[in-house]
Amino acid sequence: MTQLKPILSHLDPIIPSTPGKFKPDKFSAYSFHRLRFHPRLALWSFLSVIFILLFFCFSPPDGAAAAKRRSLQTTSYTIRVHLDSNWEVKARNSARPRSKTGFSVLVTGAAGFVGTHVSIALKRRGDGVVGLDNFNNYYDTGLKKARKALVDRAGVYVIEGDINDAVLLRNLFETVHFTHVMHLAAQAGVRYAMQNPNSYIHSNVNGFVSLLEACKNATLQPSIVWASSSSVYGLNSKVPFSEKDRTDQPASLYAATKKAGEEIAHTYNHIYGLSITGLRFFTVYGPWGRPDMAYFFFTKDILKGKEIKIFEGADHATVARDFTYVDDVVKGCLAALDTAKKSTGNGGKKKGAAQFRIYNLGNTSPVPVLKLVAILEKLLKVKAKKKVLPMPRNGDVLFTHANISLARKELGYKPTTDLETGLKKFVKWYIRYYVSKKKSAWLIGGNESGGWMRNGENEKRYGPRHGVQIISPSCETFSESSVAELVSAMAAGWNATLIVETWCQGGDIATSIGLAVASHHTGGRHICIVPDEESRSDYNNAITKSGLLVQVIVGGSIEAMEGLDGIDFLVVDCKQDEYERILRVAKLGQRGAVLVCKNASSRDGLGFGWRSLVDGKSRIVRSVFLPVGKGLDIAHVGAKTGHVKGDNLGKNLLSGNEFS
Ligand SMILES: O=C(O)[C@H]1O[C@H](OP(=O)(O)OP(=O)(O)OC[C@H]2O[C@@H](n3ccc(=O)[nH]c3=O)[C@H](O)[C@@H]2O)[C@H](O)[C@@H](O)[C@H]1O
Repeated sequence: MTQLKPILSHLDPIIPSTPGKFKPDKFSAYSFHRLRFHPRLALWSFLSVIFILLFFCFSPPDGAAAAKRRSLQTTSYTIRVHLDSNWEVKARNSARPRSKTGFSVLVTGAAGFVGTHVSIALKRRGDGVVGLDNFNNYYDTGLKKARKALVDRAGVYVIEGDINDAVLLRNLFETVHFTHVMHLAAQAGVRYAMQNPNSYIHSNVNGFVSLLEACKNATLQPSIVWASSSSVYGLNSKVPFSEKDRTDQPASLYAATKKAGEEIAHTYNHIYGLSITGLRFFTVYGPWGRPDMAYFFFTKDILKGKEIKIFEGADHATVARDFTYVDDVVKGCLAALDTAKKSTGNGGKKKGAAQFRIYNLGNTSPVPVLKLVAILEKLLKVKAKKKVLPMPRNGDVLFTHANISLARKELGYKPTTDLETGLKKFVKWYIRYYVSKKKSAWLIGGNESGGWMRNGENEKRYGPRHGVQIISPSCETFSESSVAELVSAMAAGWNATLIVETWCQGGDIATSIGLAVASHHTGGRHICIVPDEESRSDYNNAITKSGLLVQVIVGGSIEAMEGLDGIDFLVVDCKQDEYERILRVAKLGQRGAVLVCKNASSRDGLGFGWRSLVDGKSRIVRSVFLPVGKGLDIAHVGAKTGHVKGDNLGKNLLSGNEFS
């Protein structure tokens, strides 16, 4: 295990760079100003300070308290940055190129969408790379960590740190001599700027300046390539957009901060001799993309059967984007690094004029958003529920279209991926990452002869005999499904956020553990409703060994459910005549969730009927698997051969690390 060493560094007092869902701090300049003019507030503040000082004076001087104190003392003006204890060695190793002519590149935003792809591409061709990323929660940090795992595997060391952290940057530049900086860390997204304007200033302006300061102060200044944006063209109506066109009419704060970045870059180039290249990216898309972008959340919502909003201009004008595939953009980034001249300055002193460039990196073929949706429908084989709306005044522009002649001439940039080809690759990745991976990564099941789990192509079996056969390797059909197996598979496919099981009148512990594991792996919650205290302790004993967090509620299934919210997935063990009531209480219909029911008679060894609420037809099945997007509302499921003794399967499931 790597040892973590906390480094306290002096940062902007308010927020980390690209703070994502950051809400403005109460202790802003404005409130501070107010504080000074309110004698009562000032008195309270003074008393609080005295109280805190007294508290520390009389606290026992143990290590934990001391650590706490350190962080308390620094909360307003510093943040903690965790670095591995031997981070310098790791950074130096990671930055070392394979050959003498290779580069040493610092990639900021290395766990971001483009940053991941660029870091891997650089490392693969033999350059040395160190990544920097603050892993903020603007969108799912799980996706950022998964990207980091990819980057790690490519041999790139990624530091968890912030571009606003001047001390960290200084240490980093003193530790490694970077020949180049690929600056991709930014607060992205056009529409989010209306919700959180400060985060754009903080990352795209302050953070950029902080990075340029570190570059300028370096003894051997690196050459800088950084991501500007097509959005700088703003309300420009001359098409295609050329680098010579005006960029003084930004339509969003995001665009304004990117434009500010271009001006700031010019200043650093002019005063300090930094070699700087700005790349105007045009709506970059592809595998490992950003969930806040339309193509990404359209895919998610189409698969979920959720309505998507498609914007149009005045008089039904088409909204279009010059969507650019990530691999093409990566080639442009690498070409910009390859053609960048050296900075001329040294330790903050300019020694001569340095290179300053700006290029469009687009695809040169704008595609209407409606066409994008049509391609997604075709690839996903699902019809989208579309709602066409007038474009809200939220920073969006009607169209973008890149003229790439300059990049073609000077960088040899030549995009080769059309939207359909690129989206095909994206959808393939999306299904693998969000749907199939989970579906096949862990499926658990069992019958009276034992239990099993399946992880990709590997299958582990437990128990003296193995009565379960898997018919399809894609796990779409099973011979003798237990409810645990079935629900686990379903939960994985549905990416459920909450799983509720009612376990009335002595349900099966194996089933419950199956559900708990399923919810754990889907990032969901598992709640077990048990009839009495004895059942609660039986259940707790079995489940605590797994280290899973499970909430156990004692009570009747219907009553217990009244207090629950956000149910994606429900398993009930109840009588048939209770279904409707339970459905009503759980309000499942509104969420398009699935209700799986079993009851005592499902253990009688016969096939069991289930009725689809969609087509109203009854069918007899022994086992079912309900894939994503089939719109099934009720599955009434029974297992042919009964259940494993909870203890056996439970022990097996809990014994190893298979589920980690
Ligand atoms: O080139 C850039 O510099 C920027 O590209 C990207 O911005 P955009 O081109 O606006 O992409 P994106 O949000 O995917 O919307 C795509 C289209 O869908 C339309 N759109 C959007 C949402 C919706 O609900 N409905 C809809 O029709 C919408 O009207 C638009 O026409 C990056 O996010 C940004 O960080 C920056 O890099």
